[in-house]
Amino acid sequence: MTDARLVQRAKGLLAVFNEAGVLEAADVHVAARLQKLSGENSENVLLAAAFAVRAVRMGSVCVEIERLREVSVDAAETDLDALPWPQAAELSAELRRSPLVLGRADSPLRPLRLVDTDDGELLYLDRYFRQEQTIRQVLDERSQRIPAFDDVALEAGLREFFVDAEDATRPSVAPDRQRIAAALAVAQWTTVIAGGPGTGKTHAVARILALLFAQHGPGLRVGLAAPTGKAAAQLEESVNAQAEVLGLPPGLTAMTLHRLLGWKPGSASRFRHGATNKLPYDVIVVDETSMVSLTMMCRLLEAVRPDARLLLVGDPDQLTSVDAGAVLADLVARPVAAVANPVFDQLVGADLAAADDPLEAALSPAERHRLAGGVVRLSRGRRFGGAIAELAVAIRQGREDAVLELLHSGVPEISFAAPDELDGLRTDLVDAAAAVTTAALDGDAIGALEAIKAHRLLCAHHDGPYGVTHWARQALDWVGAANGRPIDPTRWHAGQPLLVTANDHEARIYNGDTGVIVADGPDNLMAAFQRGQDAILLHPTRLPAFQTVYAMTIHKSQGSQYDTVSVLLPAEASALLTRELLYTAVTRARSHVRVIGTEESVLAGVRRQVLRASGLRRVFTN
Ligand SMILES: Nc1ncnc2c1ncn2[C@@H]1O[C@H](COP(=O)(O)OP(=O)(O)OP(=O)(O)O)[C@@H](O)[C@H]1O
Repeated sequence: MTDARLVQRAKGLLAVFNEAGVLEAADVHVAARLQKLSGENSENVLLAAAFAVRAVRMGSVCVEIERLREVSVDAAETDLDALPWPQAAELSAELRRSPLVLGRADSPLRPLRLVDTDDGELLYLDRYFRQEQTIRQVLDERSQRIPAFDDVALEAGLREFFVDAEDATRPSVAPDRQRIAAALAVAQWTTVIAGGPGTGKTHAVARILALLFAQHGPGLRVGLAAPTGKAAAQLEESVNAQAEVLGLPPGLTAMTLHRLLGWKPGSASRFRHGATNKLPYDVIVVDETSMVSLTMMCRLLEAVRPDARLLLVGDPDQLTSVDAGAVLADLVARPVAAVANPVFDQLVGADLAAADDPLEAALSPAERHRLAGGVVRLSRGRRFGGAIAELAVAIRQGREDAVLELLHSGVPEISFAAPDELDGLRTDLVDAAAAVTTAALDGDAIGALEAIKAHRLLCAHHDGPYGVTHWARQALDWVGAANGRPIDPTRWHAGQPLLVTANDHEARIYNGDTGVIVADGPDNLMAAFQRGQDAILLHPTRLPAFQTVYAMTIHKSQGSQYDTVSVLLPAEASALLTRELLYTAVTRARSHVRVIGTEESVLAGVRRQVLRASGLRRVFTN
C-alpha cells in the first residue's frame, strides 16, 4: 500500500492491519488517540475500535464482532487469511471490561458501545448508536398509533385513481400494489414505498397526495424533498406534470432534505428544524431515500411532527448513500412491530386476497406481514420491458446462472461483450455524439438534450484502466477520429456533454444534472439543461462546477436513465464491483444494456454484496 496510508508509529495489531491495507491511517490514528486518553492497552480492543471507525468510513453503522474479517478490500492486494484475527469470544470479553466501552459506569471516556442482538454482538461508535436509536424509537412510536381518516372518501378516491387501463369505469386488476401503497399512506403515519426504476413510485405518490388533499382540504401542507437537488427537481416536475389530472394545487415545490430541514452552515445545531422546532408540514415525501444517510434520516425523523404523514420512497437495491447507513434497505427488512390498521384490510381486501395475475404476482405472506409495518414494494415494471427488468431482478436475487443465461441469450435488449470487443461501444458512442452535435449546431437544445440520453458509458472507477478518466479520453478520441479532427477538451464546443457537480439554486442547476453545449446564433454558445418539456439555457461561464462527460461513474448515474447503457466492468478483484453496483448500472438502461467485461467479473459482482452493518434490522437483547 502507499506510504500516505501507512502510520509509521503504529504498533502491534494496528500496525499489522494497517500494513495489510485493511486499516487506513485515519482508523489507526483514532485508535491510538483513544489508547492515549484511556490507558486501554488491549491490542484486541484497540483493533476493534479502529474497525468501528473503519466501518463508518466504509458506509456501515457498526461492526459485527463475529464478522470482523468480512471486510471488503481489493482481494488482489490482501491475503485476509494470513492476518492474526482476534477470536470473537475473547474480543467480546475484553470489550466488556474495557474503559472505552459504554456500560461501565466508572469510565469517563466511553466512545464505543457494545450491543447484544438476536444475531450476534455489534460494536458502535456511540454517536451512531444514538442516531440509530432515535430512528428506531421515532418509527416505533409512530407505528403504534393510527391516524384518523375518512374511509368512505378514501375508498372513493382509490376507485377514482386506480382504474383499469382499458376501461376506466372499472378498478385496476388486483393485486395492484400502487393501490395498496396509497391506502397504506392514508391509513398509517409512516409508509415506505420501495421499488425499482419505472415501477410507478412517483405515479403512486402523486395519487397519494390527491387522496390526502381529499381528506384534509386545500390547506394541507406538503413538504416534498430528496437528498439531491437533481432528485428534488425531478420529483417536483413529475408531481406537477400530474397535478391537473389529479386536481392537485398547481406549483407544489420540492427541495433538498438539507433545505427542508433548514441547513445553517457553520452553526453547531446545523439545522433550523429538529426535535424542538418541528417541520410545519402535514405530509412529507422523501424521494430517492436510498441515498439518505443514517445521520440525515435521524435529523429528519427528529423534526417530523408525530401527526404528520411521512412517505419514504426509493429503490432499496441501488447503491446507498456515500455516508454511513443503508437506512431504506434496513427499513424494508427490519422486523415489524406495529399496530395494523383494521380498516386497511377492508380497503384493499381484493388486492390482498388476489391470486397471481399475469402482470403482477399475488402478495406473499412475508409481504402481507410487512404491510403492517407500513412497507410496500412495487414490483410491476411500468416503463421498460422484459429482459432488462428480468436481468435486474436476477442480479438483485443473486441468481448467477440466470444472470449469465440472460447475458448470453442474444435478446435485442441485452448484449455481453468481452473487454476487447469494443466495436459496438465505439459505434454507439460515435453515433450518439454525432446526433447530439448535429442538433447542438442547429441550436436545437431539446433535440440535443434528447440525443444525449441515447447512450451513456458507465464505469465503476474514476481512475485506472477501467476508470472514467481513461474512457472519457478514449471516447473523445473516437469522436474526434469520426469527425476527421481531434476535439480540444479545453474549449467549449457544440455537442459537448456536461455534468454539473455543484448546486446553483438560483439558476435551477443542480449537482448531477446533465446538459449540453448548443449553438445560440452564429457566434455564441450556451449550456442547455432540460426542465420538463423545456430547455433552460445559460451562458457557460455562469455554470457552477462541471465536468465534460463522455463517460460517467455508476454512482453519478443514479437517478438517470438512458436508452442504451454500456457498462464497463472492472476486474473481478475490485472491491467496488458489487451486486448493488451492477444492479444500479443495469437499471439505468431503458431499451438496451451492453455489459463489457468477463464472466468472472459479472459473477464477482453478483456475489459481492455491500455489507452495510447496522442494528436496525435486528432485535436488541441487552
Ligand atoms: N398505474 C399506472 N398506469 C399507467 N401508467 C403508469 C402507472 N404507473 C406508472 N405509470 C407510468 O410508468 C412510468 C414510470 O412511472 P414512475 O415515473 O412513477 O416510476 P418510478 O418508480 O417513480 O420511476 P423512477 O424510479 O425511475 O423515477 C411513467 O411514465 C408513469 O406515468
